[in-house]
Amino acid sequence: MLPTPDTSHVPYTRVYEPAEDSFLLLDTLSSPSETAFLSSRFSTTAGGCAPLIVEIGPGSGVVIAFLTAHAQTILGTQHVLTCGVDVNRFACAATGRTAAKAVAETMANDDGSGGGGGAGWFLDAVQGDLVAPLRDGVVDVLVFNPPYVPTDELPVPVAGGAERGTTTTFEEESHLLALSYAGGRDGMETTDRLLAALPTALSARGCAYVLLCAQNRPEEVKERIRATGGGWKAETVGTSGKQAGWEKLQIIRIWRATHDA
Ligand SMILES: C[S@@+](CC[C@H](N)C(=O)[O-])C[C@H]1O[C@@H](n2cnc3c(N)ncnc32)[C@H](O)[C@@H]1O
Repeated sequence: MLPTPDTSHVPYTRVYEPAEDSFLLLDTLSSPSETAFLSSRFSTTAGGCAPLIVEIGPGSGVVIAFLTAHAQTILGTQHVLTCGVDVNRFACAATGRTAAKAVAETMANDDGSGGGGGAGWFLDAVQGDLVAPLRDGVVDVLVFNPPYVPTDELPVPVAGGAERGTTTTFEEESHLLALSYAGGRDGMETTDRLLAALPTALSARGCAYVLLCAQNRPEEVKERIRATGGGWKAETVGTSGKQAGWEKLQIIRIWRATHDA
């Protein structure tokens, strides 16, 4: 089992603490089926330039740090660039530190071949909304553990003002944490915006991993993606919390069939 990145420095009063959903992503992305899928698209033998991996909403950074530190094992190449985009500026700062620590740990375990132990290159985490800070068509692997809990209202990120400083009040911290879980109608308001942006954000060989909970109606979500045409596929590739025949959480992989071998 690959080591989980250390997040002991993360201020959990302001940033989402890794939980069952985060660990489901780590297990799924490092599973034999997904390492085989990713390596077939992105390993050095698969050709092409270094893949760009983007996590939307990295929170503590545990997932993107894991992907960066174990790039060789998961993607079949360490020539990988990674970054994150989060609405929460404290999450961006935490992610940078988590990634640096995880990469340093991998490099410390290098076998002396000078390959850095198989770690990729973490670029940065920037404050922003979904894929807005990115150029079109550049993302090779997109990962999103969204705010997925159904809620009456969707918290609105405050631009500037109170969300710019380094100190926070209790109300601001509650607001930052609400941004990490509150998903609005069916828990899908933010996820639906991301799904709509995927065809523009992903590269031709790009794929996305998105976490859904049972209340998000994952079967309908997958059908909707397949029905858009253009060769889009959507399959469940990881599950957890099996209760009475239905999965509480699942990871769906979304990709274009046109690039399948
Ligand atoms: C459920 S947490 C997941 C955190 C981390 N990826 C994990 O798995 O532990 C959701 C994250 O998405 C961020 N987020 C919410 N809405 C967003 C948006 N519109 N754009 C970017 N990030 C967003 C939150 O700030 C939070 O860090």
